[in-house]
Amino acid sequence: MADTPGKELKTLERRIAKLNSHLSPSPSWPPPITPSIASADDSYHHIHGEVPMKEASWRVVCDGTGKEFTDIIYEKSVGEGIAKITINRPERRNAFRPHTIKELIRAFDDARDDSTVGVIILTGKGTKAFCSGGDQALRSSDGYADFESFGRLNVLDLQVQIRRLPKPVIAMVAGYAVGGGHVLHMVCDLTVAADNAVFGQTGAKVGSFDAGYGSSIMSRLVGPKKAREMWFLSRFYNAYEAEKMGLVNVVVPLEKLEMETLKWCREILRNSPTAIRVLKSALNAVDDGHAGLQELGGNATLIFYGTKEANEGKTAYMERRRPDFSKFPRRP
Ligand SMILES: CC(C)(COP(=O)(O)OP(=O)(O)OC[C@H]1O[C@@H](n2cnc3c(N)ncnc32)[C@H](O)[C@@H]1OP(=O)(O)O)[C@@H](O)C(=O)NCCC(=O)NCCSC(=O)CCC(=O)c1ccccc1C(=O)O
Repeated sequence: MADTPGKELKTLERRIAKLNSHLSPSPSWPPPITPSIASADDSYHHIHGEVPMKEASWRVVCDGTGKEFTDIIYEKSVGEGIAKITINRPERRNAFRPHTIKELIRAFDDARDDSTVGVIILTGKGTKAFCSGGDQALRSSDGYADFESFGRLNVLDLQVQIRRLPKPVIAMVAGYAVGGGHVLHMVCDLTVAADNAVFGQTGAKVGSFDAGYGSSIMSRLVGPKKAREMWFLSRFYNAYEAEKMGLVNVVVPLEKLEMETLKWCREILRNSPTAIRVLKSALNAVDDGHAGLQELGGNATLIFYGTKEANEGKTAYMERRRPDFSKFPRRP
Protein backbone atom coordinates (compact mmCIF):
# COMPACT_ATOMS: atom_id res chain seq x y z
CA MET A 1 0.00 0.00 0.00
CA ALA A 2 1.25 3.56 -0.79
CA ASP A 3 2.53 5.69 2.12
CA THR A 4 0.24 8.43 3.38
CA PRO A 5 1.47 12.01 2.72
CA GLY A 6 2.12 12.49 6.47
CA LYS A 7 4.27 9.36 6.65
CA GLU A 8 6.19 10.40 3.51
CA LEU A 9 6.92 13.78 5.07
CA LYS A 10 8.16 12.18 8.30
CA THR A 11 10.48 9.88 6.30
CA LEU A 12 11.76 12.86 4.38
CA GLU A 13 12.33 14.88 7.55
CA ARG A 14 14.33 11.98 8.98
CA ARG A 15 16.47 11.85 5.84
CA ILE A 16 17.07 15.60 5.89
CA ALA A 17 17.96 15.47 9.59
CA LYS A 18 20.46 12.75 8.80
CA LEU A 19 21.95 14.81 5.97
CA ASN A 20 22.13 17.90 8.16
CA SER A 21 23.77 15.98 10.95
CA HIS A 22 26.77 15.13 8.75
CA LEU A 23 26.99 18.71 7.51
CA SER A 24 26.68 20.27 10.97
CA PRO A 25 29.47 20.77 13.49
CA SER A 26 27.13 19.76 16.33
CA PRO A 27 23.91 17.72 16.36
CA SER A 28 21.81 20.62 17.66
CA TRP A 29 23.20 23.41 15.55
CA PRO A 30 22.23 24.70 13.09
CA PRO A 31 18.60 23.66 13.36
CA PRO A 32 17.60 21.30 10.53
CA ILE A 33 16.01 22.98 7.55
CA THR A 34 12.64 21.90 6.24
CA PRO A 35 12.92 21.09 2.56
CA SER A 36 10.38 22.29 0.06
CA ILE A 37 11.29 19.59 -2.46
CA ALA A 38 11.44 15.89 -1.65
CA SER A 39 14.83 15.20 -3.21
CA ALA A 40 17.13 14.16 -0.38
CA ASP A 41 18.65 10.76 -0.66
CA ASP A 42 20.89 8.64 1.56
CA SER A 43 23.21 8.02 -1.39
CA TYR A 44 24.50 11.61 -0.89
CA HIS A 45 26.79 10.31 1.85
CA HIS A 46 28.32 7.69 -0.41
CA ILE A 47 28.87 10.05 -3.32
CA HIS A 48 30.17 13.08 -1.43
CA GLY A 49 31.57 11.87 1.89
CA GLU A 50 31.80 14.11 4.91
CA VAL A 51 33.09 17.67 4.80
CA PRO A 52 36.20 17.70 7.00
CA MET A 53 35.74 19.84 10.13
CA LYS A 54 39.31 20.88 10.75
CA GLU A 55 41.33 24.02 10.97
CA ALA A 56 43.26 25.16 7.95
CA SER A 57 47.00 25.47 7.88
CA TRP A 58 47.77 29.00 6.68
CA ARG A 59 50.87 30.42 5.06
CA VAL A 60 51.33 34.17 4.88
CA VAL A 61 51.67 35.61 1.39
CA CYS A 62 53.74 38.74 0.79
CA ASP A 63 52.89 41.55 -1.53
CA GLY A 64 53.86 40.71 -5.13
CA THR A 65 55.63 44.08 -5.42
CA GLY A 66 58.12 42.95 -2.78
CA LYS A 67 56.70 45.24 -0.10
CA GLU A 68 55.28 43.96 3.17
CA PHE A 69 51.55 44.39 3.61
CA THR A 70 50.90 46.75 6.50
CA ASP A 71 47.12 47.14 6.64
CA ILE A 72 46.09 43.60 5.73
CA ILE A 73 47.20 40.02 6.29
CA TYR A 74 47.06 37.84 3.21
CA GLU A 75 47.17 34.07 3.67
CA LYS A 76 46.61 30.92 1.65
CA SER A 77 45.65 27.56 3.08
CA VAL A 78 48.21 24.85 2.48
CA GLY A 79 46.90 22.44 -0.15
CA GLU A 80 43.25 23.50 0.06
CA GLY A 81 42.54 26.30 -2.42
CA ILE A 82 41.39 28.85 0.16
CA ALA A 83 42.74 32.41 0.39
CA LYS A 84 42.09 34.56 3.46
CA ILE A 85 42.38 38.33 3.40
CA THR A 86 42.21 40.05 6.80
CA ILE A 87 41.87 43.80 7.33
CA ASN A 88 44.47 44.45 9.99
CA ARG A 89 43.68 47.73 11.74
CA PRO A 90 41.95 46.42 14.88
CA GLU A 91 42.84 49.55 16.87
CA ARG A 92 40.55 51.45 14.44
CA ARG A 93 37.91 48.69 14.38
CA ASN A 94 39.41 47.77 10.99
CA ALA A 95 38.42 51.07 9.39
CA PHE A 96 40.01 51.34 5.97
CA ARG A 97 42.19 54.08 4.57
CA PRO A 98 43.12 54.41 0.87
CA HIS A 99 46.31 52.41 1.52
CA THR A 100 44.26 49.57 3.06
CA ILE A 101 42.12 49.44 -0.04
CA LYS A 102 45.15 49.43 -2.34
CA GLU A 103 46.51 46.43 -0.44
CA LEU A 104 43.15 44.66 -0.54
CA ILE A 105 42.97 45.19 -4.30
CA ARG A 106 46.44 43.69 -4.74
CA ALA A 107 45.59 40.66 -2.61
CA PHE A 108 42.29 40.04 -4.39
CA ASP A 109 44.12 40.36 -7.72
CA ASP A 110 46.60 37.73 -6.63
CA ALA A 111 43.86 35.39 -5.41
CA ARG A 112 42.04 35.79 -8.70
CA ASP A 113 45.13 34.98 -10.76
CA ASP A 114 46.17 32.01 -8.62
CA SER A 115 44.52 29.01 -10.24
CA THR A 116 45.01 26.95 -7.09
CA VAL A 117 42.67 29.32 -5.21
CA GLY A 118 38.97 28.52 -5.53
CA VAL A 119 37.39 30.58 -2.77
CA ILE A 120 38.39 33.71 -0.85
CA ILE A 121 37.54 34.72 2.71
CA LEU A 122 37.42 38.41 3.61
CA THR A 123 37.55 39.16 7.32
CA GLY A 124 38.77 41.60 9.96
CA LYS A 125 41.46 41.15 12.57
CA GLY A 126 40.19 40.37 16.06
CA THR A 127 36.69 39.75 17.30
CA LYS A 128 35.48 43.34 17.72
CA ALA A 129 35.03 44.32 14.10
CA PHE A 130 34.91 43.02 10.57
CA CYS A 131 35.25 46.60 9.32
CA SER A 132 33.95 49.97 10.50
CA GLY A 133 34.08 51.65 7.08
CA GLY A 134 36.18 54.55 5.92
CA ASP A 135 38.67 55.99 8.42
CA GLN A 136 36.88 59.16 9.46
CA ALA A 137 40.08 60.75 10.75
CA LEU A 138 41.34 60.82 7.16
CA ARG A 139 38.18 62.04 5.55
CA SER A 140 38.61 65.22 3.56
CA SER A 141 36.49 67.27 1.20
CA ASP A 142 37.30 64.98 -1.74
CA GLY A 143 37.35 61.52 -0.21
CA TYR A 144 39.88 59.86 2.09
CA ALA A 145 43.52 60.97 2.08
CA ASP A 146 46.40 59.21 3.78
CA PHE A 147 49.84 59.56 2.22
CA GLU A 148 48.67 61.69 -0.66
CA SER A 149 47.54 65.29 -0.81
CA PHE A 150 44.27 64.40 -2.48
CA GLY A 151 41.35 62.24 -1.39
CA ARG A 152 40.09 58.99 -2.87
CA LEU A 153 37.00 56.78 -2.68
CA ASN A 154 38.90 53.75 -3.92
CA VAL A 155 36.71 51.37 -1.91
CA LEU A 156 34.32 51.65 -4.85
CA ASP A 157 36.94 49.97 -7.08
CA LEU A 158 37.29 47.20 -4.52
CA GLN A 159 33.54 46.62 -4.46
CA VAL A 160 33.49 46.21 -8.24
CA GLN A 161 36.52 43.92 -8.09
CA ILE A 162 34.83 41.59 -5.58
CA ARG A 163 31.64 41.59 -7.62
CA ARG A 164 33.46 40.64 -10.85
CA LEU A 165 35.93 38.23 -9.33
CA PRO A 166 35.06 34.83 -10.84
CA LYS A 167 35.48 32.98 -7.56
CA PRO A 168 33.21 33.09 -4.51
CA VAL A 169 34.15 35.61 -1.83
CA ILE A 170 32.88 34.87 1.68
CA ALA A 171 32.66 37.61 4.31
CA MET A 172 33.55 36.13 7.70
CA VAL A 173 32.11 38.63 10.14
CA ALA A 174 32.80 38.98 13.85
CA GLY A 175 31.85 42.21 15.62
CA TYR A 176 30.92 45.38 13.78
CA ALA A 177 30.30 45.47 10.04
CA VAL A 178 29.17 49.06 9.73
CA GLY A 179 29.30 51.94 7.25
CA GLY A 180 31.53 51.11 4.30
CA GLY A 181 32.39 47.88 6.15
CA HIS A 182 28.77 46.85 5.93
CA VAL A 183 28.80 47.52 2.21
CA LEU A 184 31.90 45.36 1.86
CA HIS A 185 30.17 42.35 3.43
CA MET A 186 27.14 42.95 1.21
CA VAL A 187 29.18 42.83 -2.00
CA CYS A 188 30.68 39.50 -0.95
CA ASP A 189 28.87 36.44 -2.29
CA LEU A 190 28.14 34.90 1.10
CA THR A 191 28.33 36.05 4.71
CA VAL A 192 29.07 33.79 7.65
CA ALA A 193 28.44 35.77 10.84
CA ALA A 194 29.46 35.21 14.43
CA ASP A 195 26.78 35.61 17.08
CA ASN A 196 28.51 38.83 18.23
CA ALA A 197 28.23 40.45 14.80
CA VAL A 198 26.53 43.82 14.45
CA PHE A 199 25.39 45.27 11.14
CA GLY A 200 24.39 48.75 10.11
CA GLN A 201 24.84 51.82 7.92
CA THR A 202 26.02 54.95 9.71
CA GLY A 203 26.24 57.20 6.65
CA ALA A 204 23.26 59.42 7.45
CA LYS A 205 24.70 59.97 10.92
CA VAL A 206 28.26 60.83 9.88
CA GLY A 207 27.42 62.68 6.68
CA SER A 208 28.12 60.01 4.10
CA PHE A 209 26.23 57.65 1.84
CA ASP A 210 26.82 54.89 -0.67
CA ALA A 211 24.39 55.51 -3.49
CA GLY A 212 25.90 52.68 -5.54
CA TYR A 213 26.09 49.04 -4.51
CA GLY A 214 25.55 50.04 -0.89
CA SER A 215 22.01 51.07 -1.74
CA SER A 216 21.06 48.84 -4.67
CA ILE A 217 22.41 45.54 -3.36
CA MET A 218 20.95 46.21 0.05
CA SER A 219 17.54 46.80 -1.46
CA ARG A 220 17.85 43.46 -3.28
CA LEU A 221 18.98 41.66 -0.15
CA VAL A 222 16.54 42.98 2.44
CA GLY A 223 13.84 44.58 0.30
CA PRO A 224 13.18 48.25 -0.43
CA LYS A 225 11.41 49.13 2.85
CA LYS A 226 14.00 47.55 5.13
CA ALA A 227 16.80 49.12 3.08
CA ARG A 228 15.26 52.54 3.64
CA GLU A 229 15.01 51.76 7.35
CA MET A 230 18.70 50.79 7.50
CA TRP A 231 19.89 53.88 5.68
CA PHE A 232 17.44 56.51 7.01
CA LEU A 233 17.52 55.52 10.69
CA SER A 234 21.18 54.36 10.95
CA ARG A 235 20.18 51.60 13.36
CA PHE A 236 22.39 48.65 14.23
CA TYR A 237 21.11 45.06 13.94
CA ASN A 238 22.35 41.97 15.70
CA ALA A 239 23.40 38.85 13.85
CA TYR A 240 20.06 37.07 14.22
CA GLU A 241 18.13 40.11 13.01
CA ALA A 242 20.51 40.32 10.07
CA GLU A 243 19.97 36.65 9.29
CA LYS A 244 16.20 37.10 9.41
CA MET A 245 16.50 40.07 7.05
CA GLY A 246 18.48 38.03 4.51
CA LEU A 247 21.70 39.98 5.06
CA VAL A 248 23.72 36.94 6.16
CA ASN A 249 23.69 33.26 5.30
CA VAL A 250 24.28 31.78 8.71
CA VAL A 251 25.01 32.79 12.30
CA VAL A 252 27.37 30.69 14.40
CA PRO A 253 28.93 30.97 17.84
CA LEU A 254 31.98 33.23 17.69
CA GLU A 255 34.36 30.39 18.56
CA LYS A 256 33.07 28.37 15.58
CA LEU A 257 33.24 31.20 13.06
CA GLU A 258 36.37 30.21 11.17
CA MET A 259 35.60 26.50 11.30
CA GLU A 260 32.14 27.05 9.85
CA THR A 261 33.48 29.40 7.18
CA LEU A 262 36.07 26.80 6.21
CA LYS A 263 33.33 24.20 5.96
CA TRP A 264 31.45 26.41 3.51
CA CYS A 265 34.68 26.92 1.54
CA ARG A 266 35.32 23.19 1.40
CA GLU A 267 31.79 22.45 0.25
CA ILE A 268 32.19 25.00 -2.55
CA LEU A 269 35.60 23.62 -3.50
CA ARG A 270 34.07 20.19 -4.13
CA ASN A 271 31.94 21.66 -6.88
CA SER A 272 32.66 22.55 -10.49
CA PRO A 273 34.71 25.77 -10.69
CA THR A 274 33.26 26.59 -14.10
CA ALA A 275 29.69 26.09 -12.91
CA ILE A 276 30.37 28.38 -9.95
CA ARG A 277 32.09 30.96 -12.12
CA VAL A 278 29.18 31.14 -14.56
CA LEU A 279 26.61 31.08 -11.75
CA LYS A 280 28.27 33.99 -9.95
CA SER A 281 28.20 36.12 -13.09
CA ALA A 282 24.62 35.01 -13.84
CA LEU A 283 23.42 35.89 -10.35
CA ASN A 284 24.94 39.38 -10.70
CA ALA A 285 24.11 39.97 -14.37
CA VAL A 286 20.77 41.78 -14.14
CA ASP A 287 21.80 44.00 -11.26
CA ASP A 288 25.14 44.89 -12.83
CA GLY A 289 23.62 45.95 -16.15
CA HIS A 290 25.95 46.04 -19.14
CA ALA A 291 28.95 45.21 -16.97
CA GLY A 292 27.07 42.20 -15.59
CA LEU A 293 26.16 40.97 -19.07
CA GLN A 294 29.73 41.51 -20.19
CA GLU A 295 30.98 39.32 -17.35
CA LEU A 296 28.46 36.58 -18.12
CA GLY A 297 29.13 36.93 -21.87
CA GLY A 298 32.87 36.71 -21.25
CA ASN A 299 32.31 33.36 -19.59
CA ALA A 300 30.44 32.12 -22.66
CA THR A 301 33.40 33.17 -24.83
CA LEU A 302 35.84 31.54 -22.45
CA ILE A 303 33.98 28.23 -22.67
CA PHE A 304 33.50 28.57 -26.46
CA TYR A 305 37.26 28.98 -26.98
CA GLY A 306 37.67 25.42 -25.74
CA THR A 307 35.49 23.95 -28.52
CA LYS A 308 36.56 22.49 -31.88
CA GLU A 309 34.21 24.89 -33.60
CA ALA A 310 35.97 27.98 -32.22
CA ASN A 311 39.34 26.40 -32.86
CA GLU A 312 38.44 25.84 -36.54
CA GLY A 313 37.96 29.59 -36.94
CA LYS A 314 41.32 30.43 -35.42
CA THR A 315 43.17 27.61 -37.23
CA ALA A 316 41.73 28.59 -40.62
CA TYR A 317 42.84 32.18 -40.05
CA MET A 318 46.34 31.08 -39.11
CA GLU A 319 46.49 28.72 -42.14
CA ARG A 320 45.21 31.47 -44.47
CA ARG A 321 42.25 29.35 -45.60
CA ARG A 322 38.48 29.67 -45.51
CA PRO A 323 37.07 28.18 -42.27
CA ASP A 324 34.96 25.04 -42.64
CA PHE A 325 32.16 25.13 -40.06
CA SER A 326 30.00 22.65 -42.02
CA LYS A 327 30.63 19.77 -39.62
CA PHE A 328 29.38 21.66 -36.58
CA PRO A 329 25.72 21.14 -35.65
CA ARG A 330 23.16 23.90 -35.71
CA ARG A 331 21.44 22.69 -32.58
CA PRO A 332 17.71 23.16 -32.00
C1 LIG B 1 32.33 50.62 15.04
C2 LIG B 1 31.92 51.24 16.35
C3 LIG B 1 30.42 51.09 16.57
C4 LIG B 1 32.68 50.49 17.47
O1 LIG B 1 32.39 51.03 18.71
P1 LIG B 1 33.32 50.63 19.97
O2 LIG B 1 33.51 49.17 20.01
O3 LIG B 1 32.73 51.31 21.15
O4 LIG B 1 34.76 51.23 19.65
P2 LIG B 1 35.22 52.75 19.61
O5 LIG B 1 35.78 53.12 20.92
O6 LIG B 1 34.17 53.62 19.03
O7 LIG B 1 36.39 52.65 18.50
C5 LIG B 1 37.69 52.21 18.85
C6 LIG B 1 38.67 53.10 18.17
O8 LIG B 1 38.51 52.95 16.76
C7 LIG B 1 38.23 54.21 16.17
N1 LIG B 1 37.33 54.01 15.03
C8 LIG B 1 36.31 53.18 14.93
N2 LIG B 1 35.72 53.28 13.74
C9 LIG B 1 36.40 54.22 13.06
C10 LIG B 1 36.27 54.79 11.76
N3 LIG B 1 35.34 54.37 10.88
N4 LIG B 1 37.16 55.72 11.41
C11 LIG B 1 38.14 56.14 12.26
N5 LIG B 1 38.29 55.64 13.50
C12 LIG B 1 37.44 54.70 13.90
C13 LIG B 1 37.59 55.02 17.27
O9 LIG B 1 37.70 56.38 17.03
C14 LIG B 1 38.39 54.57 18.48
O10 LIG B 1 39.65 55.23 18.46
P3 LIG B 1 40.32 55.77 19.81
O11 LIG B 1 41.55 56.50 19.37
O12 LIG B 1 40.63 54.55 20.62
O13 LIG B 1 39.30 56.66 20.45
C15 LIG B 1 32.28 52.72 16.43
O14 LIG B 1 33.68 52.84 16.50
C16 LIG B 1 31.79 53.50 15.28
O15 LIG B 1 30.62 53.86 15.24
N6 LIG B 1 32.66 53.81 14.32
C17 LIG B 1 32.36 54.67 13.21
C18 LIG B 1 31.57 53.93 12.17
C19 LIG B 1 31.35 54.84 10.99
O16 LIG B 1 30.58 55.78 11.06
N7 LIG B 1 32.04 54.59 9.86
C20 LIG B 1 32.10 55.43 8.73
C21 LIG B 1 30.87 55.30 7.86
S1 LIG B 1 30.98 56.22 6.39
C22 LIG B 1 31.92 55.22 5.41
O17 LIG B 1 32.32 54.19 5.75
C23 LIG B 1 32.18 55.75 4.04
C24 LIG B 1 32.93 54.73 3.25
C25 LIG B 1 33.28 55.12 1.89
O18 LIG B 1 34.45 55.23 1.67
C26 LIG B 1 32.31 55.30 0.80
C27 LIG B 1 32.33 56.49 0.16
C28 LIG B 1 31.50 56.70 -0.91
C29 LIG B 1 30.65 55.73 -1.37
C30 LIG B 1 30.63 54.52 -0.71
C31 LIG B 1 31.42 54.33 0.38
C32 LIG B 1 31.21 53.08 1.12
O19 LIG B 1 30.48 53.14 2.11
O20 LIG B 1 31.80 52.05 0.79
